[in-house]
Amino acid sequence: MGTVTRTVDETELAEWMRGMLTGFLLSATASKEDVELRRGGIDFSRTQGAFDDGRCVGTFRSFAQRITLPGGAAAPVSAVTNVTVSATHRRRGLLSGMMARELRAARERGDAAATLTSAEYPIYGRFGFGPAVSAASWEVDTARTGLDRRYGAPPCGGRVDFADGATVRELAPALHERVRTARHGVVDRDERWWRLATGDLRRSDWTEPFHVLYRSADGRVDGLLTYTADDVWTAKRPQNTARVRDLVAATPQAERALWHFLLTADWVMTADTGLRAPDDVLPLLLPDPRAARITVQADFVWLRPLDVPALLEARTYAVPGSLVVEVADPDGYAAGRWLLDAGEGGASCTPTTRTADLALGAGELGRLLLGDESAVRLAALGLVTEERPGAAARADALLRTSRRPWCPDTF
Ligand SMILES: CC(=O)SCCNC(=O)CCNC(=O)[C@H](O)C(C)(C)COP(=O)(O)OP(=O)(O)OC[C@H]1O[C@@H](n2cnc3c(N)ncnc32)[C@H](O)[C@@H]1OP(=O)(O)O
Repeated sequence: MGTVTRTVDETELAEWMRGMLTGFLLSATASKEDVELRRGGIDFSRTQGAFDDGRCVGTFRSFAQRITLPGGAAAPVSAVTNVTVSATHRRRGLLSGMMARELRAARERGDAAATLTSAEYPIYGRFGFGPAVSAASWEVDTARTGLDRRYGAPPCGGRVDFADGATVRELAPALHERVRTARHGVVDRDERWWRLATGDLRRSDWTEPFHVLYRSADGRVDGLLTYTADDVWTAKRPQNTARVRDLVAATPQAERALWHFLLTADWVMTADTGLRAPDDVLPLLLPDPRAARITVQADFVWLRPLDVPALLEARTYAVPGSLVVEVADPDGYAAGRWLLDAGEGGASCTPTTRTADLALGAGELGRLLLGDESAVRLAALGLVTEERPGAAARADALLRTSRRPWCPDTF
C-alpha cells in the first residue's frame, strides 16, 4: 500500500509526534509527558498525517490565529505549523498535498489568509506565500552601551519588579492585547500560550525564565520582559549572556526602562535580544548604538492571501488613493483584478474591469499587505510589473507603514 494522507485522531498522536520530532531532527521518540501536553493544544480536525504502512512520515497542522493589520484590525487567518516530511519520503509531493488540503479548508472556514514562520526560505513561495514580516536580532555588548550601569532603570517615574509566573498570567494578557492592537504583524496569544510561557504547562525541555514587569507611575502594567541567563565566569570575571524570550511594551517609557534594566544588570555582559522588529528602537536607545551587533536580519512571518477584499478592506492606508492590481494565483484564491479605493472613511476592494496599474502574484501581494516591502523594490526585481508608469511608487505611498510590522512570536 502507498502513502495515505489524512487527518489524525487522538490514538495516533504519539506516532504523529514521533514523526514530527524525527522530521525536525529533534528526537527519534516522543516522551509520554510531551504527548499528553500536546493533546490539550491540538485541533485534530486540523491535523494531517501522512502514513506509510502505519508509520507517520508526514505531519502538518494549523490553528486559528488573528494577525493585526495596519490600523489595528485583526484578520482571522490559519496559522500553519509542525510541517515535516520524513527524509525517507521527501520530494514525492506529500507537503504539496497537505498544503493544498489546508488552503482549501482555510478558505472554506472564511480565513482571510494563511500564515507561517518558515524553516527555510525556498519552501513556501510556490504555494502563494510571501514574506510579510521580517525580524532582526542583536547581540549587545553591555559594557560598551554607554548606559549608566550604576542605575537599574532610567528615572521615568515608573518601576520594574520581578514577577512570578502566576502574576504574569494574571497581568500580562491584557498588556499583550494592548500591544497587539497597536502594532501590525502581532498575533494573538491564548491562555495556553501564557501557561506554556510561564511554566504552568511544561515541555520536557522547559527552563524557568525570569519575568520582570514595568509599571507606570500610576501603577499600570505597561511592559513585560522575560529572559534567561547562563552562568559563565572566566578568571573571576562574569561572562554571562542574558537571552530575551519576550519583551512587549505598550509605551516607549516601558520599552526604554526594560531594556535599560536588562542591559545594566550586574553580571550580564552580553544580551541576546531574540527576534525583534527589524526597526526595533533598541540600538538607538544606546548612547553607543554600535554596542548592538546585528546577528539576524531575515524573513520571518510568511502570508498567503486567500480573501483579497477582506484583507485590503480591513487595513488602513497612509494616504487616500486608488490602485488596480491584477493578481495571478494558479490556485485561484487571490486571483483577479481588484480595485482598491482608500478614502477617509475606510477602504473598499472590488473586482474591476479597469486597466490594471500593477500585476503581481499572490505571494508578492502577501509581501506588500502589511506594509513591510516596497513595490518599487519588487518591480526592480521583476517580481511585480508596472502596467502604468509610477504605479509601484503609488502602491508604496498607499500600502507602506511608518513603523514596520513586527511579530513577537514564533509559531
Ligand atoms: C511552517 C513550518 O512548519 S516550517 C518547517 C518545514 N519543515 C522542515 O523544514 C523540516 C525538514 N524538511 C521537511 O520536512 C521536508 O523536506 C519539507 C516539509 C520541507 C518538504 O516536504 P516534501 O514532501 O519533500 O515537499 P514536496 O515533495 O511537496 O515538494 C514540493 C516542491 O517544493 C520543493 N521543496 C520542498 N522542500 C524544499 C526545500 N527545503 N528547499 C527547496 N525546495 C523545496 C520540492 O523540490 C518540490 O519542487 P518541485 O515541485 O519543483 O519538484
